Formats: sequence, structure tokens, C-alpha cells
Amino acid sequence: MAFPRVQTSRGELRIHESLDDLSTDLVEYISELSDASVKERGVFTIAISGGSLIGLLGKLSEAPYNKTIDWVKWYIFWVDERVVAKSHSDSNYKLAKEGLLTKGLVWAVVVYAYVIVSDQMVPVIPSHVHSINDSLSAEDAASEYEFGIRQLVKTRLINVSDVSDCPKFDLILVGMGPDGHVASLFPGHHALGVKEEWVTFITDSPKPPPERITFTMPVINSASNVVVVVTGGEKAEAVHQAINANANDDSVPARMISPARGKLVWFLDKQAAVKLEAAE
Ligand SMILES: O=C1O[C@H](COP(=O)(O)O)[C@@H](O)[C@H](O)[C@H]1O
Repeated sequence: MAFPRVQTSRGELRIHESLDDLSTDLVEYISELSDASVKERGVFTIAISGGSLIGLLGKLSEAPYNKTIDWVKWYIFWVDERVVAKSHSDSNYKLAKEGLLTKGLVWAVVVYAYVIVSDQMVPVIPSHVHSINDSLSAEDAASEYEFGIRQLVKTRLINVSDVSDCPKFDLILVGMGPDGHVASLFPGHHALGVKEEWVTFITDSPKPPPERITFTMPVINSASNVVVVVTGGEKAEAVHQAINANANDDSVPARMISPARGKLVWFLDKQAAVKLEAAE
């Protein structure tokens, strides 16, 4: 099924009637990006966020995608992470593990008296899953995470931007809060202006938990593809500010997303899009 797309100066808009339609379109888009990247580079480097977005990715672990996507070529990173134990309910890693990587799965298959218990629904190679070290402070976790990414940029597993020294992820997937925050880059927060680092940390997040690490805006804007997923009427004003407004201040972080050489696509539901002006 083809869903409507509208091209604007702020990227492509895909506005959906229902969450189910949005999710269907989103996972198909990710699958197409994965195919293209694996064909061109042999790998797919994807950085995901937390929040409501993860629930919309669940179809990736179902047919046909659990079989058709070249999962072993996926390298997964987090755009932002809360500095809590990986077993904590606030952990973005835990959310993705349960909502995507092991969705619906605590299963056992009995085959000829052998019991095979799998911990994973999609066959992503565990060493390709790059999450933070949850035993460190926010500052140390951020710098260790950045160091790990730097090693992978050196070997070009992660591409490098042609306009900055930043990593060029094949896809960066973010949600947006009602205040317009993306990743853990909050309105007016100094982290939003960090340019020299790839990964920074905060200890005073206005949304709990307070300690987080986050990709900086230059890294988000260096990706080959950035997808912003926003649903719900309580985010409609922020969507309007992020897409229609012209001001270039830091009151709506999502407005600062503008990939230098990449493609930006907004996946919205009708409620989130309700305040958008007519497409330009
Ligand atoms: O705290 C966070 O919030 C944003 C938005 O979450 P949502 O539940 O309103 O969609 C999320 O994208 C980010 O990863 C997370 O750490």
C-alpha cells in the first residue's frame, strides 16, 4: 500500500490516519534503507532513540521483515540513553531489547528432545549491538561511547561525513517530546549547542531520569538519513514549531534537525500533524 508523501523545505512529510498505518510505512521505509545500505556498503548502521517510537518498530520483528531484512549486517547504536542499569525500566536499551530485538519472545522449541531457547527474535549479532556501559558515570559513559564510535569510524564501518568530521550513520531514528526535544537535547539546554563532541552527557534532564548521554546535533545532522517519528495531539504545537516556524533559536530542538547531505523524513499521525500549515 502506498502512503501519501509531501515534499517540503523541512523534509518529506508522511502523515498517517492511524498508528498502524504509520508503523507499516515506517518499517517498510527502514527495510528499504537497510537493503540499499547493505547493497552499497555491506552494512547498515542505525541509531535508535527510546520512547514511544520503539512500539512502532515492533513489526520489524514480524513476517516478512524478520526473514527478509539482512539482520546480520545491522549495527545498532543509541541516539540517546538514560544512565541507569540496563535492567531498569527507564533504560532505552531495555525498551528496544524487549520491543524489537526479543519482542514477544520467551519461547522454547522442542526438537527431537533438544530444547532450543532463543533470546532473540531478529538475528542481530550481539557484538553489533552498541549500548552504553551502564556501570559508569554519565560523563564517562558518554566519552567511552564516543570512543567506541570513533574506532568504528576509523575502520569505516561507520561512514564519515564529507562536510564535517562526524560519523555518518546510515539512519538516525528519533522521536520528539511535547517540548520539542529530540534525543536528550532539551530546549535551551547547553547540550544542544555542543559542537566539538559526538556524544555528550547531561545530569539535569528536565524529563526524568536526570542523567543521560546523547548524540550531539552535528552528529544527527551528519547522518545519511534522519527519520523523526511523532504521534499524538499533545505534540502538535511542537510539530508545527519544528516544521513551519522559521526562527533559528534553540527553543524547539527538533527544528534544528537539518541533515547537511542527508534526507529528512517526518512520520506523523493525524493528531500530531493537526496544526501544520498547508504543505509548501
Ligand atoms: O526521553 C526521551 O524522550 C524522547 C521522546 O519520547 P516519547 O515517548 O515522547 O516519544 C525519546 O525520543 C528519547 O529517546 C527519550 O530518551
